[in-house]
Amino acid sequence: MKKALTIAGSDCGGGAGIQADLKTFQELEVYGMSVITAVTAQNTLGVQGVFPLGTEAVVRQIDSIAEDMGTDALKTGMLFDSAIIEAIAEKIKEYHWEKTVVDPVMIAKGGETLLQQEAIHALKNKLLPLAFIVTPNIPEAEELSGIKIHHFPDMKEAARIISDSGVRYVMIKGGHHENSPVSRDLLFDGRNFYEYTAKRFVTKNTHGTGCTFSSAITAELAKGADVFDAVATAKDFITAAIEDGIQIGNGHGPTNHWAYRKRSMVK
Ligand SMILES: Nc1ncnc2c1ncn2[C@@H]1O[C@H](COP(=O)(O)OP(=O)(O)OP(=O)(O)O)[C@@H](O)[C@H]1O
Ligand SMILES: Cc1ncc(CO)c(N)n1
Repeated sequence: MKKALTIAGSDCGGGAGIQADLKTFQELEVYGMSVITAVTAQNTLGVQGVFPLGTEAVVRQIDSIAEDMGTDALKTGMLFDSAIIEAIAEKIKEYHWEKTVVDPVMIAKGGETLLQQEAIHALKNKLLPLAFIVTPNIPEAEELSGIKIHHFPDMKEAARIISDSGVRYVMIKGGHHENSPVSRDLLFDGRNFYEYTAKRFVTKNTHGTGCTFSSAITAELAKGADVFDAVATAKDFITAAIEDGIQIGNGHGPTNHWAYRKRSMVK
């Protein structure tokens, strides 16, 4: 069985972070492993507390996995600060991990900080050069590129700039374009652009969409898919999960990780 690792924050509410990643790995039939960078107290209404674990805890978890089990692909999510990012970058180099998906989580939907401002430099300069693919949403792409994204052509310009950091593929997610009838994502391979478009659903149950999408890419890469097939499957997975989103809690409910497999069983 192929293995996938997530290095991210815990969401006790189960919709985002480590919990979303492990659910996605399971649904896509890879063995899931996790390295926790921070524990968050969180629910569908927002983030009530952030408790980082510190670099030693992160490094020791990575070593435990690498020295025994290894992994076929990995993703990073919430990393909290530059010390944690630098420690992870060193480990990715030490273990020659090539299939690294970086989801550059910065701010939660409710506006709470999940990455310190001081860490953005390390993210760009230490982690992105080691990454296979980076998956920013529009505000994250603005932060990483330094330009404002108003329209689709701006996404292309931002992707070009982010690509200069050395990452192989840049995938900018269009989920934050709320007035559009479609959710249109853009992949850039350093030369050409590829669009992944699906119906946009009007729903408030979108907690953890980014985590779920990037962990689906990771699972597919672990199984040996190329980047284009991995992104296409991840897009189908997240679209189904949003369409069947779950009304749990009083705020932004989670997506439904079971929706994709349920549909393929019905077919
Ligand atoms: N309402 C929606 N309907 C359909 N697809 C959506 C919707 N919202 C987001 N998506 C898709 O979900 C995926 C994740 O995108 P999004 O921009 O929401 O990520 P994110 O902002 O990083 O998520 P998070 O809030 O979890 O950090 C993308 O493929 C995007 O196009
Ligand atoms: C732990 C964690 N990671 C990522 C996100 C972004 O959705 C979140 N809300 N919480």
